Amino acid sequence: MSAPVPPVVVDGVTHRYGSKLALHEMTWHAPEGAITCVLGPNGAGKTSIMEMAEGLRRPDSGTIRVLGTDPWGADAAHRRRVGVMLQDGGLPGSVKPLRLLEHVARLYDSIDEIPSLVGELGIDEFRHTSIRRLSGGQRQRVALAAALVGRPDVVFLDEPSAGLDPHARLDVWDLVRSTRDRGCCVVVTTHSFEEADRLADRVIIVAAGSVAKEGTVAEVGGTGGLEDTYFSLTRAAKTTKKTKQ
Ligand SMILES: Nc1ncnc2c1ncn2[C@@H]1O[C@H](COP(=O)(O)OP(=O)(O)OP(=O)(O)O)[C@@H](O)[C@H]1O
Repeated sequence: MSAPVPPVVVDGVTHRYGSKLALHEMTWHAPEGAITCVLGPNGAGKTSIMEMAEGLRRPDSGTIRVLGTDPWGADAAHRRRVGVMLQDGGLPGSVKPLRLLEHVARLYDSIDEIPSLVGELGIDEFRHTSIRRLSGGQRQRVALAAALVGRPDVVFLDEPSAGLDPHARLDVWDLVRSTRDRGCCVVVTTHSFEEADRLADRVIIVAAGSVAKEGTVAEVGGTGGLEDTYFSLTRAAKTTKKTKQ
């Protein structure tokens, strides 16, 4: 029997912004029921590839398949199966968190999920404060809840715990794990080794628009650990890039 096709497959993706080569034949995949953490320095291409997998941007060449579909121009039925948490949240400032989440939940016919999401992420205490008056970390939690409404099959989370206090980070990690445990394919970008270490079933280190190394935390970290591997791979990529320029 052949292995199942992973829900997210990125194959040979190249992309330029003008003369800037942002992604160079990037290839990776993210399996079902697993957390895949994408690590890489600023400008490595993480947001670009996530936006392409979310259908917000089209690669110059190469293919991306999410749940077997090209996300660019995918229909509403596909989009309902994919949850997205953007880096800046993209939330409407004048709306109150509970109102927003109930609105999103009605689109998915899943209003029953809201009490547990609100409880697990500690949104209860600020549910009636307008989003523009929330702290960055509180907004982050609302954005995560919005991404998880509707129990998507795939979720893309861009730095989900950045700026959160230690308690909130644990809550977010618990929720991300329970999302994985119900079979969801979770893709997380992060700059935190601790986050990757604690969450990841698979790690992908990207550097200068390509995959430098991928595998389990143990495979990628080897004997020196994740942090050492990251620094040696990303330093090497920076040196190569400087030499090319
Ligand atoms: N809209 C754009 N126009 C021009 N260049 C862009 C654009 N978006 C990204 N880039 C460039 O493409 C490269 C990859 O950027 P990208 O945002 O994907 O990196 P990243 O790994 O997400 O970085 P960060 O960790 O800072 O979020 C960078 O050199 C960036 O300057």
